[in-house]
Amino acid sequence: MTRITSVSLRRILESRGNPTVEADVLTESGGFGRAAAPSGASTGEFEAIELPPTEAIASAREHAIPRLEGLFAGDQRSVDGALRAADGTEDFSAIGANSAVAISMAAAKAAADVLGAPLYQHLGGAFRGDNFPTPLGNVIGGGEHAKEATHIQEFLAAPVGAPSVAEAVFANATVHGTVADILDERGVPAAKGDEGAWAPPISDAEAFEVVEEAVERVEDEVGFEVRFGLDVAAAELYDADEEVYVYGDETKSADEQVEYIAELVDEYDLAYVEDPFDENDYEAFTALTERVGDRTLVCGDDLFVTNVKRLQKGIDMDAANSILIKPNQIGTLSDTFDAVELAHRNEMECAISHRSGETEDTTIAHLAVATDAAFIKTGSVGGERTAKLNELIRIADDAV
Ligand SMILES: C=C(OP(=O)(O)O)C(=O)O
Ligand SMILES: [Mg+2]
Repeated sequence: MTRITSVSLRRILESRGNPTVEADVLTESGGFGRAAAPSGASTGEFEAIELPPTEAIASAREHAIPRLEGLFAGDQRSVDGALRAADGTEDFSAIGANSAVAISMAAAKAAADVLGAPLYQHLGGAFRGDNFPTPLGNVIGGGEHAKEATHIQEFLAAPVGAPSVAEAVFANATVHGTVADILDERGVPAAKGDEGAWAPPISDAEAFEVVEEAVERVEDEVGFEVRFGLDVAAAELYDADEEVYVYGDETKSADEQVEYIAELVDEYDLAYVEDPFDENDYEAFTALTERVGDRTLVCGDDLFVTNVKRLQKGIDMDAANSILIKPNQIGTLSDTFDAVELAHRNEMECAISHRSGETEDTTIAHLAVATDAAFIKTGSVGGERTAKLNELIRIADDAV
């Protein structure tokens, strides 16, 4: 039986050294699931609320856990419905999206454990298919993830021609290493940012040169197509009072930003552009998608925050052709699956994503396979990133 007998919550460390929430779910028959909430730095204005972990844990213990005991762990909709009922708000501001997502994911893992099935199979079903996501690997980063580095938050290797998950994962790590070589050749010192990407003190223009060269070298080495993409995280660059994007001493209006990004797509043959505009500017997303949506993925992260209402508005406006999916932006696996399903029904691609503050939790690797997502964004090196990438390799090994 998969009835939940206990849920325990604790504070553990995430990769930036801050506390986050971990949940353990136990079932009657001994099924066990453990999951931890990640934590963002460049968070979207419309995300579900992450409470300070001590507060989130105390509130979930008081309001949510009594409702969860006795439910079937495998009945994810009931578990997530109980979390929503316990919270009583739209944005999980009562028990915290961090408590909610940790419990939701831990319940799924406990159910998989009872079934003796891997999580991706429990969530995706027996007829899931045999597609695997392409990993987007952060190789140079700045913005909110590293001071004194690029304005654009993430330069992402995209090994779109890789014949297997493992080759794609290794290609991204090789791009990361090659970027280090090129920076070294240029005499540029480089520390690492929050997600393990290099955070060199160079301009965005120089970062484009470096990543382009790295991708070309690696493409020659591996013999399949490797492109790159961006997470501009433009909401962090946007000055709402002046209505401009601020790149150091330079500013760009929304129209100029559309022009700039469209030019970058063509100049660098970008495979992917995430959050090129502020999260309130659906119109600019629509303008860019109309211009370059036939040759690149225009992806909404802070724009959609894994929220079906915001996604539906984007669909109605043709604002993007892909969505970033982060379970902790919305708080439960059920809500996460709803967003993926809505996107897929509307022929949008999904990229399942980590947060900049991560743990060794590997749930998103399973989620990406279970949902048949085209992409997974989870860094390219670093323990909390390789935990997911290595799990993806294991899943691919297991599934064939
Ligand atoms: C992973 C990201 O960063 P954060 O977790 O800081 O929001 C992102 O913006 O896509
Ligand atoms: Mg983003």
